[in-house]
Order: sequence, then C-alpha cells, then structure tokens
Amino acid sequence: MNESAPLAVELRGITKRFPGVVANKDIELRVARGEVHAIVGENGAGKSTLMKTLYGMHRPDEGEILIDGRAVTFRSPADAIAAGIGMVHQHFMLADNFTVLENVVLGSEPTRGVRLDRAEGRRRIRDISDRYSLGLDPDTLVEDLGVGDRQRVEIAKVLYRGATTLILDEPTAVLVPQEVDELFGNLAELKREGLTVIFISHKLDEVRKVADSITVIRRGTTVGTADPATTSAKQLAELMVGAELPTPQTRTSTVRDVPVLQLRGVTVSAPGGRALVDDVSLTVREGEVVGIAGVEGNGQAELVDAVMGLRPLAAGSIVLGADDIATWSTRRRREQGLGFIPEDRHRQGMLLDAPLWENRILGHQTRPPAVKGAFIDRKGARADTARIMREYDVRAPGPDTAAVALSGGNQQKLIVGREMSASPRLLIAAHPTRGVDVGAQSVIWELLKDARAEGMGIVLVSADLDELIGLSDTLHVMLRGALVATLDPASLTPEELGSHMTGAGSTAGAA
Ligand SMILES: Nc1ncnc2c1ncn2[C@@H]1O[C@H](COP(=O)(O)OP(=O)(O)OP(=O)(O)O)[C@@H](O)[C@H]1O
Repeated sequence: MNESAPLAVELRGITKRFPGVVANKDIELRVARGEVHAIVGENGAGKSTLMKTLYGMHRPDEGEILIDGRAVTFRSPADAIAAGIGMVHQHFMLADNFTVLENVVLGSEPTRGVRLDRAEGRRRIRDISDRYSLGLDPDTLVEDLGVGDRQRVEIAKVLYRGATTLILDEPTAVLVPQEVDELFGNLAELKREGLTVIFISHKLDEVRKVADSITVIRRGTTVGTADPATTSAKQLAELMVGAELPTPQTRTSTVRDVPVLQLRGVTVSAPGGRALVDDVSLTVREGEVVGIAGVEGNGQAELVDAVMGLRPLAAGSIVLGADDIATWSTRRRREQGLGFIPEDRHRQGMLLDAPLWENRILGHQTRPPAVKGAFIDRKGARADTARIMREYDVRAPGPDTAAVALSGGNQQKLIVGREMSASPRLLIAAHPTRGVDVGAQSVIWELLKDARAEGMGIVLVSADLDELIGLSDTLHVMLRGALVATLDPASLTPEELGSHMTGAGSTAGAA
C-alpha cells in the first residue's frame, strides 16, 4: 500500500446500532486506490451493514467516512454515487425484456426525465465495455444473456454512472467456476485501470486468489487485516469464527434400496408452451442425496416448485412413498413428509416482518408446536423457536424478534432448523448454505449428513459445486430444463462439473 497517496476509502470508528443490536462497532477500514479489497466475516458479523453505510443506505451513528482523503456525509445512495461509489447487488436488478443499452442507461437516469439518447449511450457503453474488457453488446436483450454476462451488465451500469470504487456483494455466489474466473479477469482489468473494488465473500479460497488485502470482521467489529499471500484459508476461517474449515465430504454410502421419491416424465411449461422442465425422471432412495447441478435458470427452480406443488405439471408423475402426489396441495405434501428449504427465503421461506416464532410455524401450522388441540399454541411455538435458536445457533435477541432484523445467514439457519424439526421423509434443499458462513455451513452439512444416515432422502439443488460433489450420492446435471448427464461425484472435479453445466462437457466421465 502506498502510504503517501490518500486512501480511496477510509472508514474510521464506524458504529451503527439497530434496536437491540450493535451491527457495527468501531469499524476501521482502509482501502487503497486501485486495489481489490475483500471483506470477510461470519453471518451477522456486520458486512452488509457496513457496505450499506458506505453506499449511503444507512447513516452511521458514529464515525467518519473519508473518500480520497476527504470527509463526506451520505444522505442517500445518490450522494454515494456522486462521490464515485457504486454497488453491484447480489440479486441482479435488470429488466429481462430490455436491451443492455436500455438497462444501463435507464437504470442510471430514472428520475431525470431525459429522453434516452441511444447513439450516445451506445457509444459510451462500447467504450466502457472495451476499456474494461466486458464483452458487452449494447443491443443484446438481457433475457438472452447468461448469469456471468448479466453480472457484467450490472458492473457496466455502475461504471456508466462514473463509479471509481465498486462494491460487490457476494459476487461469485451465483457463478460456476468458469464464470468466476471470468469475473476475476474483469476485476483485474478494473484494477489495471485504477479502479478500486471492495467485495464481500464467504469463499475464502477465492478471496485469497483475487484480493490484494482482506479485512476480517467479527461480531460487528474489525478484528484485523490479512495479507492473502501469507494467510491460508484455514487461518482466515479461524480469524473469522475460531473454527476449523469444514468439508462437505460424505464417505460411506447410506443408500437403501427403498425409493422415497420418484419423478417420471415431469414437465412444466411456460405460459407460451415452452418446456421449463423437460421430461425429467429421477429416483431418490432412502439415505440418498441426489444432487442437481446446473447454471441458474435452467429449470432447477421450476422443478423444485413442481415437486412442492407450487407450479402445475404439464405432464408426468410425482410419487412420494406409494402415493402419486402430483395433484396434492403444498400443505398436504408437507404433511405427508416433504420438507422444503427454499431458494429464495425472502419470497418463499419467511415472513420478514413477522417474529421468529411465527416464522417457526410457517408451513407447519397444522401440527405441534404450532397448535395444541384446535388452538394456536403461541407459548409452545415460542419455546420451540428458542430451542431451534440454541441448537442451530441462530443469533438474534429472541423468538419475538422480527425476521427482517436477522442477517441472511441467521435467517437461513432458522429455516433449516424448522424444516429439520419436522423430520421429513424427503427434503428438498435448494441452496441450503447460500449466504451462510463457514461455521454455519459446516453445521448445515453435518445436519444433512446425519439426516441422510437416518434414512432421509434429499434432493440437493446448489450452485456450490464443492457442496454438490461432496454431499451427493448421485449427481444429475440440468440444462435447458432437461437432465443431460448423470455423474459419479466420487470421481468428479468442480471444473469437470462446470463444463457439463455449461453444455461444454464431453460424455466422458458420465456414469
Ligand atoms: N435493518 C435492520 N434492523 C435490525 N437489525 C439489523 C438490520 N440489519 C442488520 N441487522 C443486524 O445487524 C447485524 C449485522 O447484520 P449484517 O446483515 O450486516 O451481517 P452480515 O455480516 O452481512 O451477515 P451475512 O453474512 O449473514 O449476510 C445482525 O445482527 C443483524 O441481525
């Protein structure tokens, strides 16, 4: 770090309180111009809060923000943007049926009422794309782009607004290894052009590969900075949580030859008739984890919805135990032993404004601890929520805390605890460890392994390839709605799996 040049970003003594929680306490962050700086820390450590403060979404209660050596006060993201700070959110905010040009330009001029100057916009996007090797064509429709390109559109949007410091929130969570490499290439390019990148990540190997320096946050405060060249992933994990780095590996097979779930010819159609899920057949047996790999948007989410009864089938059957459940309601499916860890906990798994105890009984309203006789059992629900919070290490003040006040990882632990508590015969686990830290990840992996050993069948949909390879007994690859390969996880590398997912895989290695 060049000590004489002013820092691109410096946070001094930042404290941010929410009711009952000190999310950030005395945080110190020093980011040099032109570096890639990673922020790591366990769930609820305060990373998002800190980044939102830097992006003008929160006002700090105490502390100072300095940009290029000058103290600033941000009243809103508009102020942060004017100071050259841009944020690339984890969930893309693009309109599918618009072009790259329209998304980039309109996204940056929503309220000014200026007419879109297409020629000028096109020229500037081409410049940005060339300068930072983003490979974007302004006239492509966003719906025709893959996940990696969409992320580059988000980056272009931020650059178009003149950002010189980019904040990326868990940018690799949705990418396959090849795309991760491309993103890292893009980040290197930004750096070469003198831009500064701050990114949050739970993937410590990646952090070590791409970051110039690392700030570790623990329980709301900075515990130190680490040099990626000399700090191992294990040491980083220990700094973060004081725990050993977990592995998802399961060794001995626990598969019994008793089918729990059988899908035959399952087909789900889009309104226009196009197959989103195309003739999928698979079997999950007792004690078996069946993994489904695929780049996001290849029908995995729709398949999961179909099994849970959240989308109608165009054709096919779904047999749970001995019952064809294809026409059953979601509630009946759950009562008969289907458990569900949904992909999007904000849409499906939780009521954010409701207290944790209500979230504890969500989807399980018809049995204890939700009810006693004919009545809602608030006391029982609260007590059981407290149990889950203890056993699953959900960090929050108590069962009456609103779900919205929990960090993402702690929300996820509550959902996993709730679903496991119902002892389902078959669990659909969609991205069960997305956004959770290494400590919580290992807890969730252990829970899945224990449940498998006790005979639970599990369908695991995940974008984390190590998780898929490590936990699955059988692994299917889904591409454009169809299962295109069945692979043996015992002899598969993440790179091989990645090529199958993008359709580049050879049939060699298929089981
Ligand atoms: N709007 C809010 N209201 C109340 N509490 C909040 C709010 N936002 C965050 N918190 C609390 O602040 C703390 C830090 O949360 P934050 O989301 O910053 O953590 P994080 O490090 O980003 O976690 P994760 O890795 O799980 O996303 C947590 O205890 C969380 O419950």
